[in-house]
Amino acid sequence: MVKQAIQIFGRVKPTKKPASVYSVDNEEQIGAFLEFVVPRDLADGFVNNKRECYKFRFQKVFDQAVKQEEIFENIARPVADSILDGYNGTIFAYGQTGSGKTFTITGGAERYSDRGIIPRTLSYLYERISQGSSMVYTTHISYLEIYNEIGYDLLDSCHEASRLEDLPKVMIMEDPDQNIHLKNLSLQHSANEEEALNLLFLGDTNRMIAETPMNQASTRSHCIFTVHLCRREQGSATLRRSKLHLVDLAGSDRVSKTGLNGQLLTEAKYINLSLHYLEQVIIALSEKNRTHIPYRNSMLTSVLRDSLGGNCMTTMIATLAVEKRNLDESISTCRFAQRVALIKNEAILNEELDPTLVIARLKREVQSLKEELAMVTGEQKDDKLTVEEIQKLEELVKAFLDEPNPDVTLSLGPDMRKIQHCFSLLKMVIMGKQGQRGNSSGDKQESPAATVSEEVIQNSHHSTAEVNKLKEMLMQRNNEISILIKMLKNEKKRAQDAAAQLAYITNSQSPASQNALMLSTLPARDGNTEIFSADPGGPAIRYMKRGPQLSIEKQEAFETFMRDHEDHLTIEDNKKLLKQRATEARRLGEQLNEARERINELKKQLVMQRKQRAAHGVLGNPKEAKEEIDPVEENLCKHIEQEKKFYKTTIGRLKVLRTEIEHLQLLLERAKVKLQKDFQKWWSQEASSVQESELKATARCHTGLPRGSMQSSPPGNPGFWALSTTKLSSSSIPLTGDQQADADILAFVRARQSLFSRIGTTHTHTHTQIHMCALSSKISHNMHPTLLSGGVMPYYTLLYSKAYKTIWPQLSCSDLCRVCCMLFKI
Ligand SMILES: Nc1ncnc2c1ncn2[C@@H]1O[C@H](COP(=O)(O)OP(=O)(O)OP(=O)(O)O)[C@@H](O)[C@H]1O
Repeated sequence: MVKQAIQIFGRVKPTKKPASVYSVDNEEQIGAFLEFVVPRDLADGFVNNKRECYKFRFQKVFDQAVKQEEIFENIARPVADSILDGYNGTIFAYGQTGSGKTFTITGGAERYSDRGIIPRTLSYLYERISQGSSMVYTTHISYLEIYNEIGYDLLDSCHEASRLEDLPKVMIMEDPDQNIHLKNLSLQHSANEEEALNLLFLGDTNRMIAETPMNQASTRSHCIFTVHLCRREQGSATLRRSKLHLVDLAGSDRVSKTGLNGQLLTEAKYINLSLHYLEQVIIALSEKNRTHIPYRNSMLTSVLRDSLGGNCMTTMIATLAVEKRNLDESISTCRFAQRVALIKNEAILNEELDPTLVIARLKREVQSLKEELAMVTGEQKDDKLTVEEIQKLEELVKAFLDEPNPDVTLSLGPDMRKIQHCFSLLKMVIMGKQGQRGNSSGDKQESPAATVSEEVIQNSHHSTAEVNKLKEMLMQRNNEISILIKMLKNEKKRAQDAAAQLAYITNSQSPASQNALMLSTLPARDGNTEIFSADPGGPAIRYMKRGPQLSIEKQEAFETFMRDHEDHLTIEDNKKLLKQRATEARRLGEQLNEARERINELKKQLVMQRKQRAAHGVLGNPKEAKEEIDPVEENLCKHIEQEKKFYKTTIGRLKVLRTEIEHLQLLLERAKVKLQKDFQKWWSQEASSVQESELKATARCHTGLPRGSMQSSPPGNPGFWALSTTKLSSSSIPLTGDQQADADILAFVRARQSLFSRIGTTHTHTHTQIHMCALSSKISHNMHPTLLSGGVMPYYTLLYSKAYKTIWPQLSCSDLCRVCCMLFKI
């Protein structure tokens, strides 16, 4: 049992401006001190006794510049080590909204180097698991989200979650021993790092998709990612089970500070309530002589029961934002951490017997008891002994007689047939001995064991010693050859695997998949339907592959939207990095192939050499041939070893590259989902605003407003008129000189022309004619409703406003709107 207080660490989030209100003093022996200096506010009055200095002690405080790698090494690696040994562990992040909890636990969504504790711990655990040769590990993953006191299973891939409520609800059950069980929370088996990461991304994607502007669940929910590990030593019946909870708590902001109302206030109350209950549990645990700990008050404390004061090694990370406006919250986070540090946990090794092995042992026992009973009651077996059983009995008798110790017994079990057979064997030995004595009374007296040995040998082998020797040698050579063939087969399989990996990586670089992978043609999420063409094969990706393609207009609009999105640069950077890594992987794959061929060639030579030596051995002096060291063979072995070493290092590097490539692909996938969500939001807003102005325009037309009111010329822009006339040619279009803007303008003009032709107008009409004709056809016959509902309008409006914003930056939004209305309310 390991008795240990909960470890507390502090992490300061980087600030834009240098912050002078705090200082960090990390000391090796006594821990670290974090000090806040809050100057007195003169507005609080002349007499002001408010404290100015607040000092808190942590195990270690990580200042702004500390990287994710260091956080993992200091906080998560020791916990991961104890998980592998069989202890439970928990790491939880606590702090106000935006202080870096998710960044610390899961990591940033943009760069590979920003990976947080979860992906790094998974990587470390699987690396260690693959190294432990005598241990067999099984890993399962679960991912739970608690929102407004209700638990949701984030790893559900069966339902399409467009709302959090679509995910399966998780219920808490308690058994008579007060153990907590989570009903409906799926435990997904993950055999390797790749599968575990896919599960993490599936959970995060479910979390993101279920989120709406009114339900920013990610900041207002608690998330618990759990790795369940089961370890068994080969051949042993004892199992060790351990759990690692990695917890991202909701923001700890006080309700009064948030100034919320309505639905958000309800949520804030729930968060405050569950964090309040967490605090109560912690206070109760830190007080001596408290018998009742109020775990059952909330779902969070029930789930984390073991982590708080129970059988677990627990670590807390207090995330701190040190801007002046956040100081109160940061100080209260530190106070919370100080109380947490008083809790003592008692972690024990969670050992149990493997039920399958126990059953097998009990079955054997039952069988032997049955046999014993049969002997006692006289119900004996009457079928004959098999050849194998007879052979085994002969060996037992021989060993019994050879043993010089007189106390040794012959253990045969309760089977009378076996006992009788052994007696007859012994009788034969004694009779044989007497006969020999009668034949040669002058001979030396032999031991009974020697007689049996002789008899056994004489009865079973009549061939000459030389034939035996040759047979033995032949068998030895056969064995050698079959071992070599096995080795060759293994190598071939490994090489095929490497080639398959390489082909996968190479394929993901093919133009088609690159397009899909690198988001170059990816309009996808359209209400409930999506299309994705990248196929890394993980559940997160499979989950998203469904639904038909979007309209061309919407696709084009998506591309334009994507170009200006805030994440565009990051996506481009990741694409570039992915390309570099894929090129490197390809190069390594080629090197691997070459190395494999060299190894195969060397092995062929080695086999030949050995065959030759074996043949020499048979013909010449076999003993000499065996003992003498062949320099050619030695040299070949040395070369093979060198090549194998190179092969192993290259494979190692390729494995690391593969992990990085998969992570980058998943980051791009996630960016893609986010882009689609943002685009969908913008698209619906745009469509409804266009519809609204359309209705207004129709109303104006019906009430007989003069057309001139819609055709007022934009301030001082003759170019506008060139565009709004129907005789359009690229020479009559004012271009900006900027390649992108000009392409947009021309695309817009082409689209507009096609729009005209779709509503049955020719380019020779005057503007008013087109206007009247289209307007009347749309209003009176309702001929082209798709122009509005199909989303053509928002796309053109977007192109138009983007293009003309470039030319006339001074043009206000309302001017642009009027221009758009005029052009499209035709
Ligand atoms: N140590 C850090 N280094 C760089 N960026 C950081 C760091 N910590 C946080 N950030 C950035 O700050 C922003 C907010 O962080 P994050 O989402 O992790 O906060 P949070 O505490 O989880 O908030 P919430 O309670 O809303 O979930 C993110 O954009 C994140 O990338």
